Amino acid sequence: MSTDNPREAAPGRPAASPALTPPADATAPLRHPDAPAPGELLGAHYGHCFGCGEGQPHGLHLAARAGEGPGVRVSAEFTVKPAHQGAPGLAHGGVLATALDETLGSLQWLLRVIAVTGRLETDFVRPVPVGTVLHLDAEVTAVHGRKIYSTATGRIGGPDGPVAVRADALFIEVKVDHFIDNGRPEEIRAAMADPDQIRRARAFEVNP
Ligand SMILES: CCCCCCCC(=O)SCCNC(=O)CCNC(=O)[C@H](O)C(C)(C)COP(=O)(O)OP(=O)(O)OC[C@H]1O[C@@H](n2cnc3c(N)ncnc32)[C@H](O)[C@@H]1OP(=O)(O)O
Repeated sequence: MSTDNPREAAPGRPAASPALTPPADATAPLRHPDAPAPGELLGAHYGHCFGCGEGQPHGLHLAARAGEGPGVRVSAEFTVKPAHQGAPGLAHGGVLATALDETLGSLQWLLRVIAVTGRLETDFVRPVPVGTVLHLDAEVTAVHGRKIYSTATGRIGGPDGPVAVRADALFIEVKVDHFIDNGRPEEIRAAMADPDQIRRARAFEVNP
C-alpha cells in the first residue's frame, strides 16, 4: 500500500473547493479504540450495497481493509468488470466515482460514526481499462462537528502505480433515523429483521 499523502501526491492539482477545505478549528480524526485492527478486512456494510454488497451481481464488490500506520486510513481493491464499461473496454467514470465514494465511506468503520456523502469532487487522471485492479487508499484529513473531511486515490498497475482517479469528500454524520425515515419501507423492514444487518449497523455506532 502506498503511504504517501494523496493530496501531496498530486502536484499541480487545483485546490479543493472551499466546501472541502476544513476550517481552521477543525481537529485531527481519532481512530476509535474499538476500530478494526490494521489490515483487517472490513466486509460489506449492507449486502445489497452497489459498492460493496455481495448480493449485487454487477456491483463493485469492493473489498476494503483497515489501513496500516497512524491516522484513519483504509485501502481497497476493485476489479473493473465488463458490466462497468462506459466506453469500449474502459471503465465508466461514474463507476470509478462510486469506487472512490465507497472507499471513503468505509472510513466510518474506523471512526465508528454513521455518515453520508454530502460532497464528492473527483479528478479522472487516466483512463481505466476493463480488467484493471484499481488500488484505492483513503484517509480522513479532519473533523469539524458533524463534518468529516477525507481524500482518496485510485492507482493502477499496482498499489504504488500511477494515480488514475482521486477525490476529496465531505461526509456528514447522521443518526440511523436518516435511513429509517428516508429508505423505501420494504428494504428498511427487511434490514431491520436481519440480525446480520443490525450487527453491521452497530459497528458504526459509538453508543449502540
Ligand atoms: C461503510 C459505508 C459506506 C457508504 C458509502 C456510500 C456513501 C454514500 O454514497 S451515502 C449516499 C449519498 N448521500 C446522500 O444520500 C446524502 C443526501 N443528503 C442529505 O441527506 C443531507 O443533505 C445531509 C444529511 C448530507 C445534510 O443535511 P443535514 O443533516 O440537514 O445537515 P445540514 O445542517 O444541512 O449541514 C450540516 C453541515 O454540513 C454542511 N453541508 C451539508 N451538505 C453539504 C454539501 N453538500 N456540501 C458542503 N457542505 C455541506 C452544512 O453547510 C453544515 O455545515 P455547518 O455545520 O458548518 O453549518
